[in-house]
Amino acid sequence: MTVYITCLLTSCFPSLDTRRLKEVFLKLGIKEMDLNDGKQNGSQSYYIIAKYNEDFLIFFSEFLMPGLVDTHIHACQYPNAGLGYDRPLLGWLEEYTFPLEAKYSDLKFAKKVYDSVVRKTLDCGTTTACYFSTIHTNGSMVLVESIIEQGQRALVGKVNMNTNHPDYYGETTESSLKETQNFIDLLLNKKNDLVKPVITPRFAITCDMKLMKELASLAKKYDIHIQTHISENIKEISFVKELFPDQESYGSVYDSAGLLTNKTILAHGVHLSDEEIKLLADRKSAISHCPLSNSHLKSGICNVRKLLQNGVKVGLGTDISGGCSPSIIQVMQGALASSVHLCFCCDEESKELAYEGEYPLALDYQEVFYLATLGGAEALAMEDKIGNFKVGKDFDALLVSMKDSSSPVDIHMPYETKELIQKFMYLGDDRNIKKVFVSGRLVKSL
Ligand SMILES: O=c1[nH]c(=O)c2nc[nH]c2[nH]1
Repeated sequence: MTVYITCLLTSCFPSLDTRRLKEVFLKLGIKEMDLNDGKQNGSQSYYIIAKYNEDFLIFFSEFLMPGLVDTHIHACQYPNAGLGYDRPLLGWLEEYTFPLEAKYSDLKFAKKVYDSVVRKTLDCGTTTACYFSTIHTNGSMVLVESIIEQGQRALVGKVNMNTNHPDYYGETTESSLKETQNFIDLLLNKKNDLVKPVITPRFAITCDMKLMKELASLAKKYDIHIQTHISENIKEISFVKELFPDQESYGSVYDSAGLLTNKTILAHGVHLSDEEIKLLADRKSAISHCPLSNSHLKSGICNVRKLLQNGVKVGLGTDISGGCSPSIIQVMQGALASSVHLCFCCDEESKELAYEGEYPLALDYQEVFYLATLGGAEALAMEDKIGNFKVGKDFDALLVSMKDSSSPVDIHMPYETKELIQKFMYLGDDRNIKKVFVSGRLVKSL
């Protein structure tokens, strides 16, 4: 596969001049290149267009890679990250999550949390995030402002919930629809290319069919994304069956409402049936795989291999605060580990194969790298803009470095490109991310 790379390299390496860059590229075997003096807005940056057969440019123990994509994160739950893992999903929502989310009518509190979650995710290399906020329109706009100020690419959803909610935190159908329309108008009026609204029915337990259908119509009217949760936990699935006895499955509840589109992201999908997997593939809807959350809330292990083999789009999600970490690097490590664990606890055939030393359900580091970048972009239907360095896409990129003593990865000898990537994926953390670019703008520099 040939990949084209376009980058503003001199802002990463100010000491390198064009001649020196050409030498470096030739040493790397990159022959076809076009170094033009891209003096954009008077700046001294150079555009490098090079042909290379991988998704990376490597400079000794540093490399540039596409930005990380977090396909599922509850920005408002960040204060609870690392807390409350003594209850499974439904109890956890009641005891820890809803009381926290109710606080976001306080805009000062909202600003404090939202500024910090956007800063933290950018520091961890998340150039694109698909956020849930809360039911509050003004609070959701505070999140939008933080994202715009700090320069992240994002989808932002005001949460909808009109049934089975606590008295202190919920909406009527009318207010839910009115406020969602209001939120869409406010956000679209910002005319910001990087931040867009996403329709956000929380899940089938807290939204009735009428609300879900109306929300699907709004998504259609504005041609915008939809996000929700599906089949995360066994008790959740039973409750959905009780609430919608005429529907064949959890998936068909959303399908009947018109919520399954090629711009729909469904978090978890841990316990999907074969029919539901086929339905999602047919609708081109995506699953956000959140392995850390699935462990902490004891939900189960998602069979990502099965989803991919059946043509379902998959990206990775931190799922703060079901997941404890705001870092997609840590989620990559979780995805690698949980796919291996699945080999030993899935069906009899997988177990037998695992005991023989074969692990077809295990994801390798290249597959997980894909899920965190281009896979995430596909899950968000943004693959024409982000996910790799193909010419014509926006320059969302990370400069990963293993040079300094602060790096959790020590480099003792020359490693091949693939080895450096593996080192970063298995051992790395946000200290390895020296620079973050979103659409060519430098948004983190260490
Ligand atoms: O992990 C989750 N986090 C949530 O906030 C939530 N709401 C419904 N289902 C959910 N799952």
